[in-house]
Amino acid sequence: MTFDRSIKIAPSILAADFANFGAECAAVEAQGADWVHVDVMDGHFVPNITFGPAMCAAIRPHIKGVMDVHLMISPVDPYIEDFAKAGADVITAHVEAGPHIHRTLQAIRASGAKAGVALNPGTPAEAVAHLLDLTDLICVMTVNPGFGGQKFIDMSDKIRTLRAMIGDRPVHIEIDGGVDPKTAPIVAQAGADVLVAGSAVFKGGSVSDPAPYGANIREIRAAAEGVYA
Ligand SMILES: O=C(CO)[C@@H](O)[C@H](O)COP(=O)(O)O
Repeated sequence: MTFDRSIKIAPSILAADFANFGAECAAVEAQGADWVHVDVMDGHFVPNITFGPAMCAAIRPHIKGVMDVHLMISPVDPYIEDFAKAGADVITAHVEAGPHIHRTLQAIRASGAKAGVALNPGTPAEAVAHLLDLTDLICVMTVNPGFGGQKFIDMSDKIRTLRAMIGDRPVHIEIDGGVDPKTAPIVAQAGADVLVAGSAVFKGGSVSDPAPYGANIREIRAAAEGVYA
């Protein structure tokens, strides 16, 4: 996985057909998705339960590109190896999920995956200031994690602060929650390069009629690229 700062659209399969994940991943990729975003929730760190490493391993053969695994779980460390073995290219843990985020990020890199750190809306940018050389991606949550389809919370100031803190380091800024053609320009202008979008990508389409996925992805990308800082 090579680093570049172009806009990348990462559909969240939380909004896909749960009975058809493999085909949904292949369909969004064929329709222009850059990454596939997988939301792992434990009913403890967040008030919802989704899926685990076995599901990630099952969909891996259906994804040609980057499988981006967002762990909304606590604890994280006991499960890192399982998600790496399942084929995750990026594993992101929340800074709020445990007391030893340095150890977590080191363990993710040691597993062979890229290491991401996520920030809830209530957590300031400064919480990751000491982690910039240990991380490959900072995920700025623009909803409180747990569910798709929530209203976007504007985190532009945080994104700008992070972009300045990151400087020339090869660190992605990913935005997650409420991204659509209206909000994509807000986060892109502030300096985000990876845009996770669930409902806004999957709306109107299905594996038997995937063209709307492509139209939705193109619309979000065009809105973001038009203003990308
Ligand atoms: O991690 C999360 C929610 O916790 C997100 O990945 C959502 O799944 C994004 O969904 P939309 O807000 O785009 O519908």
